Amino acid sequence: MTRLPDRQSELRSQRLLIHAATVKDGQLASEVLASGGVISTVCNSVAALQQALLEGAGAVLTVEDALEGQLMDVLRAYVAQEPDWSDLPILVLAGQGADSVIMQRAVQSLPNLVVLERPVRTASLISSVRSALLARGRQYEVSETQARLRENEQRFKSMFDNHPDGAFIRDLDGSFLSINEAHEYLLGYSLEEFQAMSEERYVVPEFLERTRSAFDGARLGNAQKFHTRKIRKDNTRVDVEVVLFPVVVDGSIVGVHGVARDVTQANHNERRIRYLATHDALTGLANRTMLDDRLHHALEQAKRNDRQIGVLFLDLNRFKQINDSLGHEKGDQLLKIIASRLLGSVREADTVARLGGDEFVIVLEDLESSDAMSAIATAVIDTVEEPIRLENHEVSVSTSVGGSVFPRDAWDANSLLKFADLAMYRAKEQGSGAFRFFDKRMNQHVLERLLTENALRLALQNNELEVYYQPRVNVESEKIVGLEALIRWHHPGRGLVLPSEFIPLAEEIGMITQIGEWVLETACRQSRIWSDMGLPPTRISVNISAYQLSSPTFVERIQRVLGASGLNPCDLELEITESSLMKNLEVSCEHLNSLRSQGIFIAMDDFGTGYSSLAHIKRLPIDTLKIDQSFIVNIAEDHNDAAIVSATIALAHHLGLNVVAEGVTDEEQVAFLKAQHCQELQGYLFGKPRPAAQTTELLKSPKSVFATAVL
Ligand SMILES: Nc1nc2c(ncn2[C@@H]2O[C@@H]3COP(=O)(O)O[C@H]4[C@@H](O)[C@H](n5cnc6c(=O)[nH]c(N)nc65)O[C@@H]4COP(=O)(O)O[C@H]3[C@H]2O)c(=O)[nH]1
Repeated sequence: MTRLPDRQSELRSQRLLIHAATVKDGQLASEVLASGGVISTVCNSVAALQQALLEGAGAVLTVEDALEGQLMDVLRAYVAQEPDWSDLPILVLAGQGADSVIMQRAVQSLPNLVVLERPVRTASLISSVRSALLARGRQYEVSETQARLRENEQRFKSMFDNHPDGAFIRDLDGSFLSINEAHEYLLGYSLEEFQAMSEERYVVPEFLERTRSAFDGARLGNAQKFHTRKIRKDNTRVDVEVVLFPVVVDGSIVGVHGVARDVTQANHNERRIRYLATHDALTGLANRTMLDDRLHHALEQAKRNDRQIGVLFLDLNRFKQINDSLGHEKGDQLLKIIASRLLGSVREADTVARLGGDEFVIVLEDLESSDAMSAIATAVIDTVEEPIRLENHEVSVSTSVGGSVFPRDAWDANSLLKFADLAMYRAKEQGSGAFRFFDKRMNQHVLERLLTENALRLALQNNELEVYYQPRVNVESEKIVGLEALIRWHHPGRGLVLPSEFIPLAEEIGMITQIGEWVLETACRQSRIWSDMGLPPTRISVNISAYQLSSPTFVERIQRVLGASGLNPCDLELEITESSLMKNLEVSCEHLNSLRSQGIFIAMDDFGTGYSSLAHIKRLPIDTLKIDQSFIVNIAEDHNDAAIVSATIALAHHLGLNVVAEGVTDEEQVAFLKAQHCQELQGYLFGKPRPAAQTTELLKSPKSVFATAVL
């Protein structure tokens, strides 16, 4: 690159260097020239001149007759050193030697050599020196401008060539004048190929018009930035962001400069992000965000066009078990299959969304009628229930579906979803495979539940709970041998509330452990009071829910309560339902075995209503089997029930278990059960559940409960 003269050398370029054969000649020449305003430096030796030249000179004046030897070498070497230095004016103030051969040779080898033959008039000398300095100054400016231009050109070229994006220059007709390497790489075409083809070849047709109008805009002086899609030489597509701006020379637009950046990956990433923000990553269905969006949009349209919208809410029954037993991978596979089946059972305009887990929502746009919605719900239930193959396993799941309709049920998206969800829960109560439309009473039900929930949270601290006791009698001795503790709630507004109305809720809201423990404490304390009163010994039975049973601290809690009451472990019986026991069989058995080993009795409650595997019974840690009242109620008329009861009693005896028949209400039942050698009976015939004080009276009474019952 050309070395640019700096400001210092620029100033020095105005300097005249004088070299003379004698100091006196030099001095004299300098003074003469100074009188004409020419600044000069006198060099008294060739070496001094050589040094001064390197520092920059506008011209050299030598006062020499003969320009030869060392001086000539120095001057020749100097002018040959840099292109710019070749035009250094050298003036020779010569005497007789002006016409000498030596001087002529010098003139030939130094093109800018001017010989002034003495005597020279002062004015003429000054004028010659000045014009030499002036010429040199002009020369200097020109070369400097050229150097700057060259540098700018190189800067531009360097930027153009090295730009990481594809850069190009086109003339006003659109012909390519230049492209950089990145552009060649971007589309695969060389400059010559570009010059030989039309835009249609390398711009995707849908983007042609936009590309052309952007070029026209830039040609008119307006910079453009736009996205387009181009066709590579290998026919693949590339998304590019193009910036176009006019090339302006001397105030006129002479072409268009462009930079094209590959944004294919960035576009792909953006699309992916947008997709993930609105779709469920596992199934590809709409996610909650998209569902909300679609539902809002559908509602707006339906309101404008006076149309109906249906919302179906569903989840999968048994999904959790499959997920737990076969693993998450298979669970995911199953969800994907269900998702595609759901998509297959609705129209394209409808939306199927997964809300997470196994919950799905379907929005049916332009719903014709409720009947149409029922038909779709039924189709959904059927398609979900079809067997599913997961590698080596064939599984089946079922679903319950709830539905709400705009405008009948609600006008906003949230309520429609909430109501469909609510309806789904009610459908579940009907069993799997059911569909229910939302109706307003469901809302009432939810409200009531909420009120009950709040009230239940306060019931314990407000002393609204009470334990009632129901006698259990021995068939042989006709005596009360046990009492079942049954909870009651004295609701401030609703009066006496039965456990079936609040125990499931207490389980749901996590209050059952607290309530269950309170019942256990109260019953144990009460039993101890009766025993201290000297009343006949009775075993107290307390119901234990599945949640209590599976708690890791269950055994400790029972021991703590028992210890605090001072009750003998063999005076306590815990009643567990079949289904509670089966929920977490391993842990439950472990807990019950531990309690049994300490003398506590275990009864299986409601036997016959759950899993009812008689074969199973022998492996369970129980002492007593309580036959559910639903079998007892028709025992006299229903041969089936009678057969089941006799078989159960026989088997229980065979296994050494005590048997209690629940819900005994009449003598016929007593006679039958007696004949089957059922040891214990419980039912309204012998006494309804009653408060502790009344139970005390019953225990004190010398009369047989049988006698009372028969009366
Ligand atoms: N129709 C009729 N019914 C009879 C007859 N004899 C007894 N019953 C009723 O049958 C239920 C027997 O209790 P369960 O099977 O353990 O069934 C209980 C038990 O599962 C649960 N429960 C009651 N108290 C508690 C408790 O403290 N904790 C837990 N976890 N559950 C409880 O609530 C269920 C219902 O309790 P209750 O309403 O007191 O209902 C009691 C009792 O009043 C009869 O001859 N005819």
